[in-house]
Formats: sequence, C-alpha cells, structure tokens
Amino acid sequence: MGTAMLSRAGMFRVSHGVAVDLNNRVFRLPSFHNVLEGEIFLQNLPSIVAAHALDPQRGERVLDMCAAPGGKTTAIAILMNDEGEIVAADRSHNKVLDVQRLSAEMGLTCITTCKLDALKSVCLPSTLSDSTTSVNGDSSVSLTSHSEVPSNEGIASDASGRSEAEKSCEENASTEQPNNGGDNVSQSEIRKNKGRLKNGRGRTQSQGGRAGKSKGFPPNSFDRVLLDAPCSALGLRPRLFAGLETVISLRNHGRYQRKMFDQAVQLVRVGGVLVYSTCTINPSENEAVVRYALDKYKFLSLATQHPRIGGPGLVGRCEFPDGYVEEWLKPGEEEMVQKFDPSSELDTIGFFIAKFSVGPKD
Ligand SMILES: C[S@@+](CC[C@H](N)C(=O)[O-])C[C@H]1O[C@@H](n2cnc3c(N)ncnc32)[C@H](O)[C@@H]1O
Repeated sequence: MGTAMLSRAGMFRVSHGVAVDLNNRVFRLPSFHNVLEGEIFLQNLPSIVAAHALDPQRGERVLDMCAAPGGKTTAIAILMNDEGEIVAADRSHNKVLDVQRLSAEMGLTCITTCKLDALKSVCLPSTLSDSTTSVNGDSSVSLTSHSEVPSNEGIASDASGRSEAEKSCEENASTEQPNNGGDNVSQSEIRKNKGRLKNGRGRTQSQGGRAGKSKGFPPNSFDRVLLDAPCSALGLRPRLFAGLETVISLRNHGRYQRKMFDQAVQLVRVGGVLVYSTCTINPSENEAVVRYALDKYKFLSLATQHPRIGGPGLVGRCEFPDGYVEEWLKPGEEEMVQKFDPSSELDTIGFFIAKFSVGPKD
C-alpha cells in the first residue's frame, strides 16, 4: 500500500525518483537498487517460462516484436549464450532505449534494437526504396547493436559488420532534445518543463541515446519470433492503477493482437517457432487469438512447451449478450498452452503462453 507520487504516465517514463511512497509493504522483498547492477534482473516466473518455451538455440536469428523493457529479450540472449542475433523491436523510441540500456548493462552483445511498429513488421523487398540498406542479405534497416549504449556522438559500431545499417540508423534516429533553459525561456517552456518533472520525458524525446527505425523484415527472416503482445494486463499484480476496461475494449485488444499475429506468422521461416504471450487472463486476448491463428493459418500447429508450469487453457466458446461469438480452444488443445492463474497456489501474475510450430506455408 502506498501513495502515488507521480501521474500514471510519469511512472512509466521517469527513470529515477519515487513513483509510489510505500507505507505498508505487502512483500518483504529487499530493494536491489544499485546492488549487483547488471548481475541480476528480477523477472516474473511466467516471463522466464515464455523465454524457455521459445527454446532459442545458439546462432539462431530471433525477433522479439514487442521487446521493451527487454526482460524476455535478455532472458532469450542468455539462453542463446549470447551467440546469434536477437532483433528487439518496440514501437516506442524511449522504450527501445531502455532495451539498449538493459542489454548493455548485462553485457549482452547479440541483441540489436530497432523502433518498429509490430503492425508493419513485414516488409516486402519490392516496397523498399533504393536508399534502403541491406543487412546480411535482408532488407531490414537501422538496427543498433548493444555492445555499448549509443550516445549522442554516434552509434556504437558492431562486431558483426552492420556499419552501413547503423549509418542509416543515424539518419533515421530521433535527435530531438528538451530545451533545458537559457536566457529567453518562454512561459510555455517553463510549463512544459514543470510537466516533464512530473511526467518524465516526452514520448519523442530521447534521453541521450538513439534508436534506429526499421522498415520491417522480409517474410521468413527469422528462426523464432516472440510476440509478447501489448494487452489489457489484467494478470498484473499488484496493480498500481485500475485500468478502465469494458467488454468492447477487451475485445479490441484481441483485434489488435490478431493483426500483430498476422505479421509475426509471416516472419517465421518454415520449420521455425512462434511464441505468443500476454500478461492477461482475458480469453479474448489468449484462447481466442490461438483459435484465430489455428483456423486461419493451417500450417501452424500447437507445440509442446518446456517447462510446463502453468495450467490448461479454456475450451469452448463464449456468446456475448450483443450476439458476438468468440471461439476458444478445442478439446485436446487446452494442455498445449500455459495459463497462469493469479489466484492459483502457484502465486504468479496472470499470464498466457502459446507456442506454434510453423509448417510448410503453401
Ligand atoms: C507486454 S510489453 C512487452 C514486455 C517485454 N516483452 C518484456 O518482457 O520486457 C508490450 C510492449 O509492446 C509495445 N507495443 C505496443 N504496441 C506496439 C506496436 N504496435 N508495435 C511494437 N510494439 C508495440 C509497448 O511499447 C510495450 O513495450
């Protein structure tokens, strides 16, 4: 229990300070602030399970489509022994910088990051302009590697020879900086700065780093793809705020996730693996997305997950009062997914994981 010291937006944006003044601790977890920095990173159990379910192998090429802040990206990199390539993408520039920072802090070099809207992840080679830089034979652009955190002076060069891509990245990167004052500071600037103190950096203002912008990737570019989709987060606890969700908004999350899935499925090569996960207990975003995927893409099949710690998914269908019908899992499929129930004795956040094998696509 505590008192919120920042607005909701501020809690997500600022990197220092007090977000919630705790006056009654629920958990007796010690603070790790500045202790063992780079050595440990607290993760929810289901997040680690999701990384293991992906089963990434050394030397493979992996895409993490919604990567920030990078918890699963770094877990995947560790499972790959930092050998291969993980492309960590996120729509938010500042959040991509968070992934960069975490990767650098953990000394992981196989992670490259980019700003990319997951809804536009697939890039057909014919749609690329002449100025597009080719990376390892594909058409993705503007990747930034993280052997060190990029600074304003330039983007760190990469041992894997991505310098051309990085040049392109520099061209695309946002260099907008807040006005930090000066002799002629307008009233509106003062107001803005007050807002920044309360809410943190603006969405488009970098904190000194740069995130390359990608135009997407050609189909079948990756051995494995993780789609840890943005969701209603109904499984998270403790909740610092109560989101205003309605039946319609919950359904809309599912629509958004299906569109992302449509992109993800194209990027995995035949024989590859796609893992879909959320931190919600809403079947519209979990079982219904799996049903959609299996019905639409006949070359997909549910794959066994290791380890298996969560419970089964929901079988059946749901008829809403407005006549909308949602199909969930079919008998036999429920044991192939993992559903973490926050009210179960397992004592985890609510989470859902589905793993798909990608068969021949035609
Ligand atoms: C559940 S969080 C990801 C957590 C992350 N995988 C981890 O383990 O640390 C969802 C992320 O999706 C990102 N996101 C939301 N919409 C997106 C979009 N259209 N394209 C790419 N990323 C998006 C958000 O910025 C957010 O960082």
